[in-house]
Amino acid sequence: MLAVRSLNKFSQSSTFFFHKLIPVMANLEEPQGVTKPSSIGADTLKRCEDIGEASLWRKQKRITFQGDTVNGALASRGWNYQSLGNARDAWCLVNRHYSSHCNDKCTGELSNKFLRSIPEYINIVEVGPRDGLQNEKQIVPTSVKVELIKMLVSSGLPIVEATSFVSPKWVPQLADAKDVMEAIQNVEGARFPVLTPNVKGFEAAVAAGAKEVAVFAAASESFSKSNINCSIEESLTRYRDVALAAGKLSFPVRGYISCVVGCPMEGMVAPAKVAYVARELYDMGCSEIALGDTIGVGTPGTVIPMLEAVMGFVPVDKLAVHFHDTYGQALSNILVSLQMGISTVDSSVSGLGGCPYAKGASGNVATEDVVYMLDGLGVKTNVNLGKLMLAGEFISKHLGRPSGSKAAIALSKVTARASKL
Ligand SMILES: CC(C)(COP(=O)([O-])OP(=O)([O-])OC[C@H]1O[C@@H](n2cnc3c(N)ncnc32)[C@H](O)[C@@H]1OP(=O)([O-])[O-])[C@@H](O)C(=O)NCCC(=O)NCCSC(=O)C[C@@](C)(O)CC(=O)[O-]
Repeated sequence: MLAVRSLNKFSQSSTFFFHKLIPVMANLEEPQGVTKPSSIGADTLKRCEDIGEASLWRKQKRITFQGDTVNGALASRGWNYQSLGNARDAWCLVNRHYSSHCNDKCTGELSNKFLRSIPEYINIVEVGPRDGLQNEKQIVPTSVKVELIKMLVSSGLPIVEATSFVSPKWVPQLADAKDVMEAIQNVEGARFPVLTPNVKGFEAAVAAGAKEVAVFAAASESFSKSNINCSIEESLTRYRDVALAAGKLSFPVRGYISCVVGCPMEGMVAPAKVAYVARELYDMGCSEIALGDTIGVGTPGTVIPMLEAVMGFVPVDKLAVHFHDTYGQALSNILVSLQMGISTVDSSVSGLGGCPYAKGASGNVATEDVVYMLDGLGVKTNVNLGKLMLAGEFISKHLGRPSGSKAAIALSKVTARASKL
């Protein structure tokens, strides 16, 4: 979700807007000052092939869910969570013919060809408490946010973006940033980055106990003005100051780029514009660049060229992808990103979030769906799907609506039935 001033053009004509995008692609202008890398595609693809050469299937070992106190809570819901740490088993209990996992028959050359470049371990960055809750009409109480963060951490998520130190006039939903950070000071087992749009925000974040921050630029000029009230160049100047201040404390800075494939006002965004902003953020010292399809319009057809362009300037292991799922493309976009060697994926428990300025826009891809897919691919995440679903159920109940995760909905039905068998 984004705080966007006076921008509802997109919501008024979203269908028209996207139909218009396709022919525009061929005439995109690149921003000045970007040096186009030579043979970008070939280099990139070579680099990608070098990653994870070894067979994914030989290396993976399933992490089986161990019984613990969570089982009581799970059982009280009629869920058979003996199995939910492992999505395959849950599914197999009811349907004996299919599995989310690959079976022996698909470990041959063909699957290796398509899957061998997928990293063995994927770092999931949970953005629900920040990107999700910043978009909620009702302001979620601090205690609920804190409980949600604790549950997410206990599911094994290594990074939980906790909140934002932005203007409370812009984002009143996160006005309690200081209280949230203070309440999670003693929570161990995960990192808690926060968004900081300027040095003022950075200083407030540090005072509240943050140890890593994120700055957020855009690849679209109009969007930058709408979201943070300044041009792309002005934002980069602000972020250099933040990066400098963070560098003095040796704090990592993540650099987001919004609108990496489409902007609600400008339409299609040229890959070279994204590459330019990515290079600037990387050069100023950002340790990771997160590429955001803010309004969820990307498909592999637009995501692949964008990633190729960015990979010409930023090493693939410094990139993360951040997909919203408005058009139901997020998982396919994640899959192609993984195939290109990306090993950090943002997602939001229960698919929290959304953009009020893009009609029908939904939230980030649901973390449960990402974990289910990665489990199916045999990729490690260290996330326990059962515990994650509890966190999703907790926040969905609080918000008074069903989970936005298809996997969570399906698995809760399947395991409830299975437990009665
Ligand atoms: C950037 C600003 C601050 C500029 O806001 P501005 O109005 O241009 O700035 P200003 O410097 O004139 O300050 C205005 C007021 O805000 C205060 N202020 C100034 N800075 C801060 C701060 N850090 N914390 C608290 N207060 C602050 C400042 O002190 C002043 O207070 P006043 O004198 O009026 O009482 C504002 O536009 C803002 O806060 N925007 C937030 C936008 C936002 O949070 N958007 C959502 C996150 S981005 C996102 O979701 C995309 C992402 C990351 O998920 C990726 C994707 O999906 O694409």
